[in-house]
Amino acid sequence: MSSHPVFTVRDLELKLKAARLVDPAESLPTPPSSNSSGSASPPNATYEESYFLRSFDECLAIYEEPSRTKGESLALLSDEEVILLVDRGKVAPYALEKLFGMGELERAIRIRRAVVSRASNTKSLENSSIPYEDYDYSRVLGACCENVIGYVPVPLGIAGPLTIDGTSYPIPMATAEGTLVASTSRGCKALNAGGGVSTVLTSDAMTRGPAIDFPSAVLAGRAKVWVDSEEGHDVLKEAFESTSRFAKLKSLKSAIAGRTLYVRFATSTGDAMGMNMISKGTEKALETMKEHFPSMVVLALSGNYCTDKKPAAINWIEGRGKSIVAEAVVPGKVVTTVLKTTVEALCNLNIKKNLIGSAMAGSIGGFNAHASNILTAIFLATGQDPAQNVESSMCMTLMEPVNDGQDLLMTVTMPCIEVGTVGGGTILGPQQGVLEMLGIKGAHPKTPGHNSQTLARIIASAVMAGELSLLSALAAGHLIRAHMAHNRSQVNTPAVSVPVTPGPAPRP
Ligand SMILES: CC(C)(COP(=O)([O-])OP(=O)([O-])OC[C@H]1O[C@@H](n2cnc3c(N)ncnc32)[C@H](O)[C@@H]1OP(=O)([O-])[O-])[C@@H](O)C(=O)NCCC(=O)NCCSC(=O)C[C@@](C)(O)CC(=O)[O-]
Ligand SMILES: NC(=O)C1=CN([C@@H]2O[C@H](COP(=O)(O)OP(=O)(O)OC[C@H]3O[C@@H](n4cnc5c(N)ncnc54)[C@H](OP(=O)(O)O)[C@@H]3O)[C@@H](O)[C@H]2O)C=CC1
Repeated sequence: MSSHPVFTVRDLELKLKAARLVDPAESLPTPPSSNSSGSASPPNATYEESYFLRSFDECLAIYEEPSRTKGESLALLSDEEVILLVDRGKVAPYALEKLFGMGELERAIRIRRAVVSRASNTKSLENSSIPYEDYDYSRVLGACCENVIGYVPVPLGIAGPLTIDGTSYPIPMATAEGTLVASTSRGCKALNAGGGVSTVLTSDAMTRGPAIDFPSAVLAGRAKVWVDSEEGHDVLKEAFESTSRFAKLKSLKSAIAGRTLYVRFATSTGDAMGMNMISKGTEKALETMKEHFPSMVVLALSGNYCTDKKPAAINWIEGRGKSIVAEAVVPGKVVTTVLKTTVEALCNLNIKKNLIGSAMAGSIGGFNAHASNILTAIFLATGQDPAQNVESSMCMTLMEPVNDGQDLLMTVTMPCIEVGTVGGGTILGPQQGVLEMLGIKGAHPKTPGHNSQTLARIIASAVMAGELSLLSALAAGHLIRAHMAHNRSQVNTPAVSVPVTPGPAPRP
């Protein structure tokens, strides 16, 4: 039996409410016969004892017992007792998974949800519509996200299939924008009617561009000459490639601003999108370069000369990741029957909107209608880094009449599709399932890079389908009609949520 003073039920209820361990509006529920964590409740425990929290000092002593691992100690504490340790700063809330160990990941997340709920006056996450159960967190830990409280499901639709380079692919799209899948499907139908899409891969090179300071512009200039020389290239290449089985240095591009040198390392990265890989290789190459230029100072591994996750002309001009051109001919009859417009109207609109309109707006790489819509939906479905949609969506859509104006020749040129089929979010189960559906899960068994290149080809082709359908809807004046049908919910708008306010002061 515990030696703690025994409270009355009412005392205990007040104590727990004061400590925000139960909802102030609720009464104590019926006590369980034993605690689910196996702690604190002997078989013949009274009502009060079942709910009795050990004191902070007792919990700490259990937690810090040196003969046990932290995971073993935490298993002896109830959820509320762990929360007590978190509240008192003895356990970092973001470290719960690591401390609990692989077998208890869901418990760690359940406890974090309670901590987050109580630290802010938000509606309790414990009864929230944000799901957290039945998810494989072992793939998330140390790879995909920190401080996890659950996951946010996004609807996954299928457009197509679309015939790409002679193979028929379903087009997976994770999106909350109604009409997108319908529109892309219509585009696929029209493209298939003309025999499908052909693609060309013109380049495959991820880039990283560090910023390197020198004491003077003269010394920076000397280093630039060395980097641009055969000798410098060979030294940097050897160092770079020592860090990976798959990363191969393809080119170096250097530029100077004052006494700062920028070097853009361009690398093939096998089936990985490659940003971790190329950053690791670049760091090693710079270490070696410093042996030749001791006065250089690496200001940052990324000097924005890469350019990652930001709009930049260098990406549009030089390419980044996979550079793809996709091409198709759509018969005029299909333009009329499936797309409800004409070849002439489409070509005219494409020039006035995608080319002249974007030029008037001062666009860089935005010579398209909605490439980012299709690309981002496929990125989310296949576990890509969604922030890279910025440059990956750069696209020029071109249309011209062929066969005496009867048919439509269409191309999309996308120089920066940054995708992988290994690494990053591609290791998550559902995203892997989508890659598997496409036949490109993981590393290609014979030709590293083949799977990720196929994904880039699929994306460019699907973008073409989306471009074709939206431009047709705009030309025919059907845009808003479609969105009223597919993109305006009939479900009542939810009530205004309670604003987040600072939570109560930590418990004494
Ligand atoms: C990783 C840190 C924070 C470590 O940084 P650190 O200083 O070693 O961490 P620490 O152990 O001293 O902890 C300091 C605080 O960090 C937080 N913290 C620490 N660990 C965790 C954790 N596991 N989960 C949640 N929070 C954590 C936490 O707030 C903690 O305070 P505490 O609560 O302990 O008093 C640091 O090295 C960092 O911020 N690195 C930068 C990484 C980053 O921002 N990556 C973004 C992706 S890169 C990219 O996508 C774009 C790029 C790079 O290409 C763009 C470009 O071109 O520039
Ligand atoms: N660090 C940064 O600055 C940035 C990081 N990111 C993040 O980087 C992550 C992706 O990094 P990335 O480098 O793509 O992936 P990973 O860091 O997961 O690296 C890929 C790993 O897979 C191995 N591998 C096995 N088979 C293959 C194959 N066929 N082709 C390629 N690699 C293979 C590589 O081997 P080996 O060890 O031999 O190379 C490497 O260990 C994402 O989470 C992204 O969000 C995004 C932007 C910037």
